[in-house]
Amino acid sequence: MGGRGRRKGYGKGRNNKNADHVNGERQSYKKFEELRRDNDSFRKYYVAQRIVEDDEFPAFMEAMRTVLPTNFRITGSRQQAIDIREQIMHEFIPYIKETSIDGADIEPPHPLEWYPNNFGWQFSIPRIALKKSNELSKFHSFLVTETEVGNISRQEAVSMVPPLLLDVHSNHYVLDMCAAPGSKTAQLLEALHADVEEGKTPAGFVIANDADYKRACMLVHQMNRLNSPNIIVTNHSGERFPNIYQADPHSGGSKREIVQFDRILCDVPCSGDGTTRKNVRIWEKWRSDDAHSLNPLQSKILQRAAYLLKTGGRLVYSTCSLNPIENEAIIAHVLDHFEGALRLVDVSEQLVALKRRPGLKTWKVMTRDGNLHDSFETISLEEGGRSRRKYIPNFFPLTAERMDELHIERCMRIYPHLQNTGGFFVAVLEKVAPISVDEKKKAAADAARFASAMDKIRDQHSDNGTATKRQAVDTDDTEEPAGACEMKRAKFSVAAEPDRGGDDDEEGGDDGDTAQSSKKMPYLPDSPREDPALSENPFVFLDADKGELKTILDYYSIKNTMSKNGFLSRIENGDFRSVYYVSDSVRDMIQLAGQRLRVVNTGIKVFSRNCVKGAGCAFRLVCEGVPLLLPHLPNKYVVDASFSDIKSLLEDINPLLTALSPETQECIKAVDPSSSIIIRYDPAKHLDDKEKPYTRLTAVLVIPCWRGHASLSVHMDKNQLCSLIQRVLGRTINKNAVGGFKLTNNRKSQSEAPAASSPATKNGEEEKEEMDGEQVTEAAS
Ligand SMILES: C[S@@+](CC[C@H](N)C(=O)[O-])C[C@H]1O[C@@H](n2cnc3c(N)ncnc32)[C@H](O)[C@@H]1O
Repeated sequence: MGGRGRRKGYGKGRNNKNADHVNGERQSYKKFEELRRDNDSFRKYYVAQRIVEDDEFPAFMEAMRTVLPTNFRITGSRQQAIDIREQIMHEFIPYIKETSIDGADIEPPHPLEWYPNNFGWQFSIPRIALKKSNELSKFHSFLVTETEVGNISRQEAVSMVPPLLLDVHSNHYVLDMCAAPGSKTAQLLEALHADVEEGKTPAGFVIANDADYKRACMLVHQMNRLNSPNIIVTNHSGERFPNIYQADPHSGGSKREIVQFDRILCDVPCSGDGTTRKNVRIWEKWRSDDAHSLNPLQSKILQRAAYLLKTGGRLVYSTCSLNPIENEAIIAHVLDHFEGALRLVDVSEQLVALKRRPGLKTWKVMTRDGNLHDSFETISLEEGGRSRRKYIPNFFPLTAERMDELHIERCMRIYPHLQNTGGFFVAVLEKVAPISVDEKKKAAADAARFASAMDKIRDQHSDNGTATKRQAVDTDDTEEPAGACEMKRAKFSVAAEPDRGGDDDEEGGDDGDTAQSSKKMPYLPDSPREDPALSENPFVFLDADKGELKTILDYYSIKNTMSKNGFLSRIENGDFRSVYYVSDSVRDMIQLAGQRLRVVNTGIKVFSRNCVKGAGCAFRLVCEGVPLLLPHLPNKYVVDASFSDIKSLLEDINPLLTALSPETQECIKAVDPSSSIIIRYDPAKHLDDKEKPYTRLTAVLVIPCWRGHASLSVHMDKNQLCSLIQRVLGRTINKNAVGGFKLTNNRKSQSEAPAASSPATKNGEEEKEEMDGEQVTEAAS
């Protein structure tokens, strides 16, 4: 596409009412390659901001136009993550080094030098090219499978920075204000679990919040991959995140204070103009007004976060925008507003290999007619007319002295040409004192200003319909999983702390930070909206000392090492199908919050009802819950097997017991037929095995199975099984092939084993009945 016709549409400010239409042609139908990767207004704006030196600007623009390389992160920090990293280094890198495309060598992936433990990676081949390449199909298939099971997260490099700088520890209460689709939440959860012994649950938790219900559902999908009982997914506008009260320990329980967080991430909705390398259409749609309409919301979210942060706590504010109006302007005015309660942290000694530039201390505001202004006062009434109302003093820098005092240079700007990444902005804040400005009047004035700013934004949105769409721009590669939004929001019927009535405004303790937070930041409940969860059955916490839960825990002899307070379920007609588990900290939080928190989901599924007649227990172990339960299960249910047994199990996911080694058979027979059982392989205990794993496996393998009368069936999700086969047997396998594979083997075992045919057939039926949608065998049938 030549630039002739299209240029007409660029930089036309308010006359260009619909950026989707240029020359009467709908731009959204333009092919990817045809899109012009430039924008005169963008160029003019950023040259004027002096975001880089003049002679560096061409390199910046050139990088902004090129397609991003493929980036990914190995998730977790445990042995399994190390195995995956070793597999990349010792298996895939040599293979890629040997590979060429059209006679040209390929530069293999390399670790991001600033990401700890070589868990962050960059591959110069763009994602689309990787997908299409026959030569690299093995590596692509590896990435896809490991991403599906949660061992790898496809995430833009710069998007990995904010969680690293948040410095999360296991005892922290963490709030991720704008969390969907959740790649940063995943990092926060990993950090929460990182310094906790395997099998133990951290004392802290992560609340992953998003204002958009459908996007919050994407977080549920992430959560299911991460297997943490320490997460709650909620659905609130960040700027109205509710106060949750707990007893104030200093008042002997007579007063309440607001629960505050040790760490808060505000990865706010933004115009996303740092993502042009991925979102090419930003070039044609870019307008400086996008930042103007987002600024008040971004500021409100950050202010709410500041209230909810503990004194001494840390907060990271980030955007994938380069616009100072969404970045330094927000930080400067919020710091100024809170008069010394917050400070910018100097992070120049952290992630030192990450190239960055300091925050801007001066910038200009562009009006719709393309003029640039240094101060609010210069937007004259004649020039702006009615539109002057659309510009607010908060878009502009504070005085030079104040910008110096606030150390705005400590903000971090990341540019694409520095290290082949997207563009990004990060500011790390610390709360050094309770927020103690006289907020009563200020909050009212703020609320009024905010309401009026939001009205203007709404007007603008109805004008052009662009900014709303862009709120969701983020830097990650995560895609919405099909059907994720079918996940329903949970309601809790837990007994909440006695409600003392009244508004949050009038409640709370009366000293320090918390009192101010509660009194001075009015809690504006989210406006009523259509509630997709109304038809859902409520979650209730189950009593471990009675009823069906007691029967389950007794059957599996769950040890007292496991806290029994965290089991919960959805009850329907007095009955339940699945049992979930949350950590004590999550349970406490949910109980404190009562109905205030719009919880979308929480916990890990640990037991699921089976329909097998004669089974010892009406509930089986669920795959995702096994790592959590494992340390608390007696040896009887955990059988240590040899590598050849593991191989038989993975090659034939429903082997006859007689196909396993006599020792393994013996241990399996200690458990009654028709029961869950776990097969474990610890490479460290089998160093002398003649038959070695294909790869240099070091992590303990844990395979949940169903013990039938004459056979054993793997109870794993198809993706997980593919990942395991890939890692343990070194075979790349299409997940649909797993089902076919199983079916063939089932038939074989039934027809070729006459002696066992009767029990095997019976067993086969039994298992078919028992397995639900998530199981491999159902996919086979
Ligand atoms: C930049 S994205 C967040 C990306 C996410 N942190 C990640 O790493 O995957 C911004 C998110 O903010 C959400 N959002 C928009 N307005 C919001 C608000 N008022 N409060 C909270 N979240 C909001 C959007 O739905 C979107 O999911």
